[in-house]
Amino acid sequence: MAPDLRPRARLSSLGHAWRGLRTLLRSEANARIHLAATLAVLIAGAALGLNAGEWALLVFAIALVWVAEALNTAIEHLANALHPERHPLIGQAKDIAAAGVLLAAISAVAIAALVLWQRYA
Ligand SMILES: Nc1ncnc2c1ncn2[C@@H]1O[C@H](COP(=O)(O)OP(=O)(O)OP(=O)(O)O)[C@@H](O)[C@H]1O
Repeated sequence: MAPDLRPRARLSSLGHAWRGLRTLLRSEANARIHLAATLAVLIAGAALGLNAGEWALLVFAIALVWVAEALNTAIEHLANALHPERHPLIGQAKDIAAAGVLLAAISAVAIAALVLWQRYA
């Protein structure tokens, strides 16, 4: 089937993404922690007067965590809907998805610490 390129279809697709973001923030405690960390880093960056390259690094680090959390939550919801009973492979899939969030968060903390500290010091 040909992709629907009409502006109304593209706008409705954006609406789905926005609804997903709201669901993520409403239902996931981790997403609220990411939101608090994101705001703290943005405020610190603004206070320290970062340059464009430094902002690009921070935006990349922040996006990495949000993307990992969104995919982790999507995998959890899919697994719960498709296979509500316990299964070792579902457990492993969820653990691996959670590991993705952890790796993204560790990288983001390292990037934020390096960028903010070298500007502050
Ligand atoms: N259906 C299942 N079968 C086997 N193990 C499961 C199953 N569901 C959850 N688990 C185990 O419990 C852990 C937590 O799963 P849950 O779906 O409660 O995610 P969560 O508490 O929202 O985790 P996260 O903090 O990573 O988002 C999983 O990482 C997995 O080890």
